[in-house]
Amino acid sequence: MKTLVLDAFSGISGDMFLGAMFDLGLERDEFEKQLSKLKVAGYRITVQRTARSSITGTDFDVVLEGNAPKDQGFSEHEHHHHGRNFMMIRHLISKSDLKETIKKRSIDMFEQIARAEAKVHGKELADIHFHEVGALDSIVDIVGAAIAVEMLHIDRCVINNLADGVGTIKIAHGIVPVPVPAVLQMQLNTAIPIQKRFDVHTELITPTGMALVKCLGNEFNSSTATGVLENTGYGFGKRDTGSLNALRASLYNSKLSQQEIAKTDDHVLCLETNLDDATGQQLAAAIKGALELGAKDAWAEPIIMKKGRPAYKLCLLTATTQQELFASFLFQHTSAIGLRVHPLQREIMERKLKKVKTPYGEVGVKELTYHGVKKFSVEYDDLMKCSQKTAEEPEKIRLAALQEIENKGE
Ligand SMILES: O=C([S-])c1cc(C(=O)S)c[n+]([C@@H]2O[C@H](COP(=O)(O)O)[C@@H](O)[C@H]2O)c1
Ligand code: NI
Repeated sequence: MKTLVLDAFSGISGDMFLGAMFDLGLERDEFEKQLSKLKVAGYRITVQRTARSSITGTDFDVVLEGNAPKDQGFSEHEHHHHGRNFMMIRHLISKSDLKETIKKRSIDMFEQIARAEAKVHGKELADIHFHEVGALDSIVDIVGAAIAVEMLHIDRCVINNLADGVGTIKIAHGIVPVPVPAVLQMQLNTAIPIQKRFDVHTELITPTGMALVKCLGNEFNSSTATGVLENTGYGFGKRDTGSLNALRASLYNSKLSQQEIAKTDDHVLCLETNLDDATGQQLAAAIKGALELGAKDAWAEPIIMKKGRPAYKLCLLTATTQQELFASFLFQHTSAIGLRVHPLQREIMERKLKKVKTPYGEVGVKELTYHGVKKFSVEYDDLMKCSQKTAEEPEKIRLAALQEIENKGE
């Protein structure tokens, strides 16, 4: 499972988010190919690696053809009815060839902004229009963000230190307070924490940035992201804030962490709950879901409960920092209304991963060591793949891999 952690100490905008995603390694050609599925013209994107305050990061921008001004955003005024309203944009996205998950996420974000603008300006949703140019910029930022989340395989997003400036700024409406009205409107009825940066007298969170926060953020000010930190990146903002104006993004992979283990004593939690009304299908789905979320192990044990009911005890092994994450998971995905938490100490073998070439193909091998004990375990899935390709018995391929390791004297 991949968790994106956003350090939003200098706020967030559409450009900052996409800059950070490109800095994390988002592949530009594929991104543009996906974006072209919308079939809208009149823009190009720029993606530039650059340095600010001696920190390298990425500047992302949408350049509109014909030098049209970009700062117009939504309009509530009648004379802007030549622009696109939310329904038109929803239609544009729905009829495209983009993946359903990208379409849904993009439309959710547009709806957040449109509803907030409608409320702020006291208008109906249908009367909130984008100027032609503002629409293009927002479409690229918002649909682009949804494409980036999909392309980077992000499953979960933690947002830390979300901050906005103070004071007032001048926008198309005139002088407005920071957070700008649409941002504050989107915060309404949520527990999303926004810190005030009293040292910054301008806007740090734009309406597009806040829509991203609402639609992507699963947790706030949380240290539950675990796993291998695969990459970090910085997306720069356009405003001069007097300090580093960047959104930092970090990508954690919890699957990888279970493969390589470099110590033999380990503290974990066991979360368990007794279920007398779960079907085999529901239990299997809960076990699969917990493993995908990054549980170290998950299983079910048959038990006899009170009133002589045959039932199952569902058990999850998790990192000690993940009690709340997996408790929420169990309450959401099973009928459990309570669970037990046991701190456990484990003895585990150190694991190192290797790739070994055999006459039947390459297989992954775990080298396992523990205080002078050493053994090897060949990845079963790799054995099956090689077996299918060569019609050789998996056991013969396993022995060939072990022989190869012995030949190399490892
Ligand atoms: O154009 C409109 S209606 C508009 C409304 C608001 C409100 O908060 S209401 C804010 N803005 C400003 O436009 C720029 C662009 O924002 P994006 O989210 O499109 O990047 C930004 O400065 C907003 O504060 C415009
Ligand atoms: Ni507005």
